[in-house]
Amino acid sequence: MPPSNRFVIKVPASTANLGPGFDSIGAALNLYLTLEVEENEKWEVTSSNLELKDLPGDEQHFVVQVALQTAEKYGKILSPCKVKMSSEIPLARGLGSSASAIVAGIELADQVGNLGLTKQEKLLVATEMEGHPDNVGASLYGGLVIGCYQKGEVAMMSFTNLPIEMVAVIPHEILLTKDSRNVLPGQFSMNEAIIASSTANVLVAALLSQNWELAGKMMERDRFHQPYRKPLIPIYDEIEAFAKANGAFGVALSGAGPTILCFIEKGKGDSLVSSLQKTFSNMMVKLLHLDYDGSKVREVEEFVR
Ligand SMILES: Nc1ncnc2c1ncn2[C@@H]1O[C@H](COP(=O)(O)OP(=O)(O)OP(=O)(O)O)[C@@H](O)[C@H]1O
Ligand SMILES: N[C@@H](CCO)C(=O)O
Repeated sequence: MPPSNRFVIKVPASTANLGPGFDSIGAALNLYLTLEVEENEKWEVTSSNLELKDLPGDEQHFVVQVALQTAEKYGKILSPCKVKMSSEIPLARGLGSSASAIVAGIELADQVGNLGLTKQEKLLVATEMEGHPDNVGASLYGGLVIGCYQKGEVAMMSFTNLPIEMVAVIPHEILLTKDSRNVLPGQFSMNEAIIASSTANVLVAALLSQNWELAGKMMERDRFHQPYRKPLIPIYDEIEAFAKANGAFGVALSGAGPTILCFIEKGKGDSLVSSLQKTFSNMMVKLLHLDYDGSKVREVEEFVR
């Protein structure tokens, strides 16, 4: 345990892919998973969130399992804690809930086990667990991230100060990532791979040079996953057309879906939220901003009663 034996871990949500940047591009969002942690005689996880309430309340909890595995990797055994968890990130909706849980578990292990991990080390552990760096990279570093996981290494860059807002259209139904990955092809021809990766390259160039119109066009032209996943989200095309007619420069499936993320220039999101909410009243519609801080750990004197 650190000098103060009570601390708070705060991890942002994320969106992944942004169209063609499959398993590579991510962005941190201002919805948070928060853990209040203190020493305890056994592992105990509680939550007042409806979605998190049914998860295990002991060391079988996913976040604790991640923490224990991380500590074990570095030859440490963690002393047990009481964890009070709250989350603004809806589960299994494409907003990186599992990645935020992985990052929270790694931060928990680092703090309780005094592992002294660097961000890059945390990124590698998180990527090995998640399989790709897009969501975990965004949750750890904040901002827009572009990463590549190859030969046991993660190469990633994070960018800040993008003057954009996002409007998330979140269906009530869950879609597990593993089910949404099952509909993807196992292989691409050389020609398809060239088209798909060149589309992603132009997306990156457009985002970084703030050419929003071109970025939106590339999002729509993704060949890696959206064409295969759209049948799972039949309302996708309707929402895309509506959002574009109401100011969005681009629309993409958020992560593995089913959330649809509409990208819009800074300051214009509020009016898109109200028009989307009026027309698609059976969905949750939320204005989101980029988080530029990534995961944070704060030591505190008093918070758990
Ligand atoms: N805070 C949490 N605590 C424990 N388990 C969690 C937590 N958040 C997510 N999970 C686990 O992750 C599962 C959802 O992961 P999944 O990868 O399917 O969706 P997602 O991460 O929300 O979406 P995406 O990966 O497309 O952004 C949940 O059903 C739950 O088992
Ligand atoms: N890149 C991942 C994000 C969800 O884990 C996917 O689209 O399946």
